Parts: sequence; C-alpha cells; structure tokens
Amino acid sequence: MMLDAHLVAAYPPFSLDVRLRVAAGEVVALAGPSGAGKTTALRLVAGLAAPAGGYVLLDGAPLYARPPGRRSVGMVLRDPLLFSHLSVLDNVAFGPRCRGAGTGEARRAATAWLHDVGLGALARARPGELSREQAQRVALARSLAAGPRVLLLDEPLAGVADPARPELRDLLRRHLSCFAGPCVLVTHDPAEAAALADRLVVVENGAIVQDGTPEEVARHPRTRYAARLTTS
Ligand SMILES: Nc1ncnc2c1ncn2[C@@H]1O[C@H](COP(=O)(O)OP(=O)(O)OP(=O)(O)O)[C@@H](O)[C@H]1O
Repeated sequence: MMLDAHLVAAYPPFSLDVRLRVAAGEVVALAGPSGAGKTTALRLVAGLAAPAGGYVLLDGAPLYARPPGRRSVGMVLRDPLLFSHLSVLDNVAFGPRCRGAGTGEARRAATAWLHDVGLGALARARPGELSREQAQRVALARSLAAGPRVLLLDEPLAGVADPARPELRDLLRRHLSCFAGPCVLVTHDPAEAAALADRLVVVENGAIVQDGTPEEVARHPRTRYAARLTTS
C-alpha cells in the first residue's frame, strides 16, 4: 500500500506545493514551524481541504474517488473529538460498526483495542470523565479499530499535560510501528518527530526543504529549523 500525493493549496498569499510518498508500514513526520502548511497538507491527504491541483493516490487509485465513508483513512487530531453521549467502549466500537459489524462483534473488537491502549478499565466511562491523555488513547483506539488503510495524525500530543506525554508518546510509537499502511504525522515538536517517525519531511513556507531519516537530518540540517529538529 503506497500513498503517493501531490498536495497543492492556494490561500493567498500562502500557497502549498508538496510531493509526498509514503510506503506501507512507513511513518513520515511532516515537521515545520507554525504556519508552514503541515496541517493543510494533512487535510489535503484526508480530503478535508479543497485542493488547488495535484492528486492523492493510494496504490495508484485516487483516494477521493471513493465516497468519504469508504476511504478507510484513520485520523487522530489535536482534539480527540469523542462522542460525548457514548461510553468509551461505544466510541471505539463506532469504527467497526461503520464497517458493518454487528453490535456484539463491534464491542468485542473495541474491548480488545481498549486493552491494547491500556484503558480496559474505563470501557464504561464517558468521555467527560477522561483526562486529555486518556481521551487521545481512545481516539487512537477508535481510529485503529476501524481498520484504516492510511493513518493520519495531527499533533496528537497537543494539549496533553507534560507528565503524561512520555507514556502517550511510547504508546503512539508502539502502535504506529505496528501499523501496516502508510502513516503521516504532523508535529512541530522536534522530540516527537524524531521519536515517532522513520522519515522527516521538513516543510517551510508551503514547500519541502528537507526529506530524510532523523539521523540524516541531524547530520546535515539544511535550514535553521531543521537544525533545531534534532538538537533539542
Ligand atoms: N481554509 C483556509 N483559508 C485560508 N487560509 C488558510 C486556510 N487553511 C490554512 N490557511 C493558511 O495556510 C497557512 C498554513 O497553515 P497550516 O495550519 O497548514 O500551517 P501549520 O504548519 O499546520 O501550522 P500550525 O502548526 O500553526 O497549525 C497559514 O497561513 C493559514 O493561515
């Protein structure tokens, strides 16, 4: 499963033009300063922003040609966006339900995913009772439970209190490294990018300024921002 995208956006005076190829099982971090266009790029991959050109292909087939419910794109955003009226279990079961699973089967799958993200004991809780870090774990479980072909994450550690961050980062690393499809992560946090990604794509002013493994970028950073990525 290969993601091959040419991401083009025009929000004058800002414009974005980024070529992105992500292989199956590869985790790519779009890193860059605030306003560089990272979120716009991710939203274009997801079909959430209107492109001004370009394409998004998954194994050579246009992703947007599928109806939104059948694109199999999993997302974890800054805001966990859980359904507040549903239990934690039913939030996670929502993914398998959308794919046609019956209630029992969806809940069994959701229970297994909740255990995987360390929240088995909170299955009956409501989202309002969770910390931000726990809510992000639920959001991750909900995305993965839907069996996505592509996984997209936008600043998944944003808003998580400092003491809880390392554990959530480890959890993300474990799950992202097991994910079979292409995975794209947006972050402005250098430590997060280096810890989670196989490859860094550094974006500044709407264009790629560097593309390489964290080690390659550390050895030969091409911009001041890229240098910061691996020295902090
Ligand atoms: N829908 C939109 N309409 C107009 N301008 C937009 C729109 N979406 C994004 N932009 C502009 O595109 C530029 C890039 O924004 P984007 O959010 O993609 O950057 P970013 O790298 O993700 O930064 P941050 O980390 O601060 O979110 C900004 O100048 C923003 O104002």
